[in-house]
Amino acid sequence: MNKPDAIRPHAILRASERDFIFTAQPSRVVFAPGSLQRLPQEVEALGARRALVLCTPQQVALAEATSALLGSASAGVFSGAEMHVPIDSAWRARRHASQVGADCAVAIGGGSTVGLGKAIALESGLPIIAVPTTYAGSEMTPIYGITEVGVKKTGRDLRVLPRTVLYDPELSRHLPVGMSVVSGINAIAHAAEGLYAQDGNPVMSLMAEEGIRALAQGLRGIHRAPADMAARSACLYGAWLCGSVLGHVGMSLHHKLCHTLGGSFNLPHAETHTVVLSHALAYNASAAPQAMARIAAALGAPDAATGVFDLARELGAPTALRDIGMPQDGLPRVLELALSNPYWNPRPLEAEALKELLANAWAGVRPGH
Ligand SMILES: NC(=O)c1ccc[n+]([C@@H]2O[C@H](COP(=O)([O-])OP(=O)(O)OC[C@H]3O[C@@H](n4cnc5c(N)ncnc54)[C@H](O)[C@@H]3O)[C@@H](O)[C@H]2O)c1
Ligand SMILES: O=C(O)CCC(=O)CC(=O)O
Repeated sequence: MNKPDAIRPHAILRASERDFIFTAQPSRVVFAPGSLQRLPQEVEALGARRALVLCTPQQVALAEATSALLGSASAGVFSGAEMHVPIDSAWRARRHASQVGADCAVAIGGGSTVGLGKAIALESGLPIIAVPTTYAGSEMTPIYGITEVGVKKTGRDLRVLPRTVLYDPELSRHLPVGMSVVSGINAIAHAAEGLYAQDGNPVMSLMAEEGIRALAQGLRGIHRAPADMAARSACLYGAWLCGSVLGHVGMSLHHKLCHTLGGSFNLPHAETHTVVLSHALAYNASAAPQAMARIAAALGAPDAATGVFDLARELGAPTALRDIGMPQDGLPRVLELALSNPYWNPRPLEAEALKELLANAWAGVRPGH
């Protein structure tokens, strides 16, 4: 995942913070309340004639309304999006898209729906328009994840990068506070790891810091008043920034642990990120002190790891893997998988220290205690 490849030839060891190679990725972003109404023009602008609308079973009403908005340019609704994109859901969606003659996919929903669109695009090259309704940030990345026989595989491919993203803050107005908080912390994790990425650069670091700041403030605002549209807008803005960071630079230990926990134990994605992030930051703190200082400053906290833990606790989010369905006897398997095919990490992976990290995350221990 973190090896140099055709898309990311810029994974270099940097002699100084200021040395970098940056390849910007092409995507069009429309950010405004009510921007969903622009969808027919955006489909047309891609030269598409039959757009298949993707969603989860929980968001069929929104997808049907979106399909109606498209009128004769709609190829109907496919409502089979699932978390972690199980391979058979990808097969079903690919078959359906081909049967209805879709030449474009509109993914309206959270990261799972965008992920299903990516699984279709990976095989067919179908262009995706993403309309995010959570703060996960997947819409800005060329990263896909597909889960097969209990293992989540991730990869980067420009074919899966959504061509157009419509950020409409109105669509997250009713996203429950709990889901808002954990998906926002999932996005914060992208930025946090971007700040110590091997192939990071000064522009991505600015975006990462601003993204964390916008999300920390926005999430506190939503927690106080769930219909505060300024706070919703700040979170979506943060999601855009943090998703862009993830899309352009590499991931490390934190994302690897979350992909292992999600793919092999079917843990809820955003909640898993929320629990693990403070522990991954504590693990990496000594190896990336400048990144930690920037994360802490953006959170308005004295320390990055405890700052994330305290933010989650303040906002009522889970802080222990045992509370989100992780069996204690599965921890050795997580360790084995995380060590077997690791992502690059600023601190070398040490089995004993990682075992302790997982034990602390499972029990919900505040880092440093
Ligand atoms: N590839 C990437 O770059 C990337 C980045 C982040 C996340 N992801 C993927 O995204 C998935 C998690 O995404 P997520 O956290 O957005 O959750 P999700 O997409 O699984 O959504 C969770 C639930 O919330 C519902 N929902 C979404 N928006 C809603 C709204 N506004 N109001 C009410 N309900 C709403 C969904 O229908 C679903 O039932 C994971 O599968 C993860 O792997 C991928
Ligand atoms: O499941 C995927 O699509 C990969 C997820 C990813 O790389 C970012 C994340 O863990 O939030």
